[in-house]
Amino acid sequence: MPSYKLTYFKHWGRAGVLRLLFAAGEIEFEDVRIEREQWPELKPKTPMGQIPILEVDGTIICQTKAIGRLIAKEAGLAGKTPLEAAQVDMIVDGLSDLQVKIVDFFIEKDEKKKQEKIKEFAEKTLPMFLDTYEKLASSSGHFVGDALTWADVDFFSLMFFLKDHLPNDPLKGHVKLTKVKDNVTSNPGIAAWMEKETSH
Ligand SMILES: N[C@@H](CCC(=O)N[C@@H](CS)C(=O)NCC(=O)O)C(=O)O
Repeated sequence: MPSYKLTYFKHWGRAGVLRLLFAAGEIEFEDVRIEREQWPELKPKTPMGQIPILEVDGTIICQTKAIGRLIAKEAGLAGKTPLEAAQVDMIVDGLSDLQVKIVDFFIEKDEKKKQEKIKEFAEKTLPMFLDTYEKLASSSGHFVGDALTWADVDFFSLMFFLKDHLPNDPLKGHVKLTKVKDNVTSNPGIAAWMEKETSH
């Protein structure tokens, strides 16, 4: 197994899913969480001037989805066939579309505009998205096949991140999506990781 060093800020953000994927695969990694003040010095040393980055035996890669796909393959969570892998990518890429909208309200500096954007997101954008994803999930609570994949983990990670920024639990009333969440959080590696992450 290669040696892995993941670098990101201290919060959940984009790296939350990557840490979960390592945990699900019970793959050892160095979990480097930097302070904001350390970023200007690190930025020029990264491939695209952004984090997360993953160092794999000395080679640095960036882009969250590329990193996620690599860990998912190592963890056996990338889909069992090329078609399943494409179905996983479909879910994961759809989540990227939602992330763009989250970033839009997240980085808004004007407080009034920020609240308006959050309201629009919580009342319109997210419910429409969740209705679509509810249809895509199976009744066993998986997006692809009948086993856990990183599509499920990526979905859970984004919902976990969102719950701190929205007035209500986003998954309320979505039976299949709640099952996806339960399947993710009952994975032994993830359960142990979440316990550690949320205990402080
Ligand atoms: N498409 C990239 C976006 C990465 C990104 O925007 N990272 C932010 C942190 S969440 C960053 O590096 N910001 C600092 C900067 O751009 O200087 C990915 O998915 O990894």
